Amino acid sequence: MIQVTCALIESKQRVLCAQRSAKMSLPLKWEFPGGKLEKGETLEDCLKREIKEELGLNIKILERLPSNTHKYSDKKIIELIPFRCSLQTSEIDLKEHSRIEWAGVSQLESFDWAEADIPIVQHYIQNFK
Ligand SMILES: Nc1nc2c([nH]c(=O)n2[C@@H]2O[C@H](COP(=O)(O)OP(=O)(O)OP(=O)(O)O)[C@@H](O)[C@H]2O)c(=O)[nH]1
Repeated sequence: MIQVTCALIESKQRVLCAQRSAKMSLPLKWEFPGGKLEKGETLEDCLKREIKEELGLNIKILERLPSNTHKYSDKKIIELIPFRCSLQTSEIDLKEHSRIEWAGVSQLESFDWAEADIPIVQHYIQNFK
């Protein structure tokens, strides 16, 4: 099982959503930015590193949310571990994703999410209205 951290970065009642590029796996699906845990790393260090690498942002981690384990059809099993976060810097530099959107809670369901993200989106909508 692959552990993957992801960030629900909040600012002004909106959440940052990122679209995977056409060249990535799960092309053009929407996700929360983050990535795979490396050996010897804490989940928090992993998330901060990935957000810096992918978006050029520094974040503050606020709270861990329930994780979701998902098996993709290629048999890859991931444990997606979400954290609510806030911004420490605000200048975004997209290094991997094709685009980002700052979505209000009511907009979140309209994105074409990566399958593993759907329960996380549902939980967020139910708890942070
Ligand atoms: N960062 C992130 N990854 C997600 C999310 N949902 C989801 O299924 N994933 C999957 O979790 C893995 C994260 O890997 P990564 O971001 O570090 O690296 P990657 O895209 O190169 O992975 P890959 O080698 O599987 O293509 C990918 O397989 C990705 O498809 C999400 O919300 N955020």
